[in-house]
Amino acid sequence: MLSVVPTPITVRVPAKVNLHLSVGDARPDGYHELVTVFQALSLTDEVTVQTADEPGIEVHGEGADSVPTGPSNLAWTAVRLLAEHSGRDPEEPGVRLSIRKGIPVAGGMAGGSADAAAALLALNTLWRLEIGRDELSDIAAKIGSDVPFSLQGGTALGTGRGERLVPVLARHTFHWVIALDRRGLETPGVYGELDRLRGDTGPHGVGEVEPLLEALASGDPRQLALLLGNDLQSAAVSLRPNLRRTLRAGVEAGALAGIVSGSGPTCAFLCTDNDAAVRVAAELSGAGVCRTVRVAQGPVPGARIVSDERADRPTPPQVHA
Ligand SMILES: C[C@@](CO)(OP(=O)(O)O)[C@H](O)COP(=O)(O)OP(=O)(O)OC[C@H]1O[C@@H](n2ccc(N)nc2=O)[C@H](O)[C@@H]1O
Ligand SMILES: Nc1ncnc2c1ncn2[C@@H]1O[C@H](COP(=O)(O)OP(=O)(O)O)[C@@H](O)[C@H]1O
Repeated sequence: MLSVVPTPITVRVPAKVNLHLSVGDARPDGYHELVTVFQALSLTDEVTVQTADEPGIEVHGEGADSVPTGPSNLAWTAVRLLAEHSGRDPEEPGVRLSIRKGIPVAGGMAGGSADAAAALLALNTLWRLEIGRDELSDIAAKIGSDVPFSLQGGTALGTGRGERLVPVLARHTFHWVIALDRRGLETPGVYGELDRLRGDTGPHGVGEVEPLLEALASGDPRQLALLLGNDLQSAAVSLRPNLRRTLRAGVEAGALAGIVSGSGPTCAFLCTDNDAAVRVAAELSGAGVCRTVRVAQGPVPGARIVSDERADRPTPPQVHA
């Protein structure tokens, strides 16, 4: 009898920026209680899954050298969890993954989480599991706090450790310039630095989220710019003091506001429109304060199946500093 090998499945998945990140106390499980607003941006990774006798992962694109290809790759955690969930042998899942990175590695833009979300969605299709979005999101949360948002995309309010999501209305498209630093920062270290900086004084930070939600609904980037806030920014800047210069340079170049993305070190600058973003990107890259600059828009959809063809993929706009 002839056995049919399923067609490879490719999923495109976005980066995120936290427009608001309010960090509460550390919980007994080591995680911090968050109130955050995520926005998915048009910097994307692509993950292709295919049936194979030899399991494994290959990683291509910028920063690929610093991404693990073994079991510590978050996309592989997704493979193992979904195999277990569907009664397969997690040690012999019979799949190969190919990851094409467009999201900066260890940049505070949830690149690893994005690949895990993409792997979940792709395998759900490859293995014909027909698991619904809600159940897939529960599995995603077991991999990491940011993984459910990578599945969902758009703009969303996150609570708990960031995994409990409610979609948020964001009118119009916002235009961003993304400044990548020369080296990444590890998330646990940045949370640890925030705890250290806070000492005994406890949480006090970016405040209430409601005004930002109103600005998103109004679609006015000037209003939104005034309300961007990230409690992890002081910790990221403390670990990487050069970020202060990057943040200043973006605003001097004409951005409405700049913010460290999540745990950093990537900085995200909100601009009035696309033309302004292109001008800010060019000026910022000339200022020599970062490794690379990109232009991005948000919100964009979460993980979605594109096709099995990789040809003719547009490259994201890039300006090298
Ligand atoms: C800071 C944020 C903001 O969105 O993103 P990144 O900047 O990493 O992209 C997230 O909270 C990162 O989420 P994620 O990267 O999925 O973290 P996880 O794998 O769940 O946790 C990694 C580690 O980060 C710390 N952590 C994470 C989430 C949270 N609410 N409190 C924490 O203290 C813990 O030390 C934990 O062990
Ligand atoms: N698929 C993946 N892509 C990128 N990094 C990954 C991946 N899987 C595991 N990692 C590890 O996770 C760390 C954090 O990477 P990433 O998710 O890109 O950043 P962040 O947590 O700052 O958003 C990296 O240092 C890398 O070693």
